[in-house]
Amino acid sequence: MNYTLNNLPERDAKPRDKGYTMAMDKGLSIREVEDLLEVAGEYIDIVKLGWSTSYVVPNLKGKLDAYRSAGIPVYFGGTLFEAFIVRDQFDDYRRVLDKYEMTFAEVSDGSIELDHDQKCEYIQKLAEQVTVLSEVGSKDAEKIIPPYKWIKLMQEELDAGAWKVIGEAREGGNVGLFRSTGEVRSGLVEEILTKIPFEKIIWEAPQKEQQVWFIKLLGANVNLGNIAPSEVIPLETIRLGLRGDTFTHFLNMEKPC
Ligand SMILES: O=C(O)[C@H](CS(=O)(=O)O)OP(=O)(O)O
Repeated sequence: MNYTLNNLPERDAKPRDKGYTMAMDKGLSIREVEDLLEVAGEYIDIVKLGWSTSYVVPNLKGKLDAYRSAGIPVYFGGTLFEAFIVRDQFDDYRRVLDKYEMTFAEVSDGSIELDHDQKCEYIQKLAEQVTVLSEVGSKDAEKIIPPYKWIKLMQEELDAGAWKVIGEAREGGNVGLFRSTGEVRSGLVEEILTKIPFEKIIWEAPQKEQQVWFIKLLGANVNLGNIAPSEVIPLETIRLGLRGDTFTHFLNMEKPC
């Protein structure tokens, strides 16, 4: 930090187990990655190469090396896992993870129908190879999953070996955890939290209002994902109560008139 400010909310330091900022890279160039790391590397815990962009981007290895040199782990989007599964290429997917020396992988079923026992089996198998993040929720806005089922799915995936579970929202933040308007399904989130420890969940929350909502509910050390690279520093200030949105929340006082 550049100077001292007293009475900031407690913020766990990296490497941390909660308070994760998962940034989504959807095709940055290596030069852009280097610039991002220079300004915001300190605040990024993990990077997702969104959906199947890793199939298309040039010099994937160089990009992974850039993140690794900053000590930031990277994983491929869940859609890529699904693209392999739907083509019956699970072993090929495992080989890709090996080839690129991936240490994390996402298992999701947001775009495909996958029997849940089968999904848990994939989690179990991949957990022997890498640290698994599993994602719960559909990318289909019409598919509303009731809270009890979110809890059941999340718990079973953690039991199968997922390190953390991700709550689906997509890049837009308008499905899964959120209504099509971007409004949080607050009842759903609160019900999930009655059963699943908050540090085990990464909430995809790409919109500022969504990040603010989670930070007000769960504090500075809530795990948030699908953060656009340009929003990593703004998010850190919101976590610290240094932007208007959470300023009084953390000071526990009214705004001076
Ligand atoms: O579901 C996600 O968070 C992302 C981004 S989007 O849904 O394609 O907008 O997909 P993922 O495959 O998990 O990276």
